[in-house]
Amino acid sequence: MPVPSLVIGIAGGTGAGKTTIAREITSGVDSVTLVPLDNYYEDRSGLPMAEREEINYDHPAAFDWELLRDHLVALCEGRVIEMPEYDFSVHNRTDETTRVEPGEVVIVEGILTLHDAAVRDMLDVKLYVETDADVRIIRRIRRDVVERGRDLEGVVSQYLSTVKPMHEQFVAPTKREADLIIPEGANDTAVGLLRERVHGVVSGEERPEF
Ligand SMILES: Nc1ncnc2c1ncn2[C@@H]1O[C@H](COP(=O)(O)OP(=O)(O)O)[C@@H](O)[C@H]1O
Ligand SMILES: Nc1ccn([C@@H]2O[C@H](COP(=O)(O)O)[C@@H](O)[C@H]2O)c(=O)n1
Repeated sequence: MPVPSLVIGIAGGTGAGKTTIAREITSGVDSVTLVPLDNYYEDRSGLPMAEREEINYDHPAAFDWELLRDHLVALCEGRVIEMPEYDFSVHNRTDETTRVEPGEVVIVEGILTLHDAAVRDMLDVKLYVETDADVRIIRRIRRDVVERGRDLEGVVSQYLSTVKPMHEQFVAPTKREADLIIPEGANDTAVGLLRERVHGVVSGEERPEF
């Protein structure tokens, strides 16, 4: 099993375009391992649905950092992991895990990717995607209603009560941990430069430090 040549972290607010950037900057790379932070929400099987609905999912305490750290160490050492799966419609992990092998490039992406110091230390490059809040909430409403089984009222009330304040308190401050801040999400110039760089490292022509 190969040891990854490059480990990238992508942080930024909900709907900023993190997943899109992860996909675009690695397009054409043979083996990419995506580690979505969303899969590392704590296991809430012990709680009834009504209590799971009340959890603040934008606070760092909502995540299983220990498992994420262990899995990143394993991938960086060239070992396989059993990644949890997350079901947003029930606010919980599923009973399934996915066997994930380390790729040439590993990408960790999620709102709080740059929050944890031990996780940051495992990243060769740290990106923060900066997109205006109005654009992000519009994207979020669309996505949560269409893909995550939510209704408009619920999305708006969650946004105002937890998503926005937690963004300001915990997500936005991690910008200062980033090596690069990408404005307006997947803009062509940033994606083009990053993509070139990723291909350079994977081909062995460039070092992993950006
Ligand atoms: N640069 C962009 N221009 C237009 N739409 C975008 C752009 N980046 C992302 N999107 C769309 O916005 C939504 C959220 O993007 P996504 O990458 O999933 O965000 P995140 O992972 O940060 O939550 C998706 O529907 C995606 O297609
Ligand atoms: N049960 C859950 C778990 C998480 N969320 C929201 O997901 C957002 C993070 O995912 P992105 O793809 O948007 O980065 C986060 O803002 C949580 O509020 C949720 O709604 N329900």
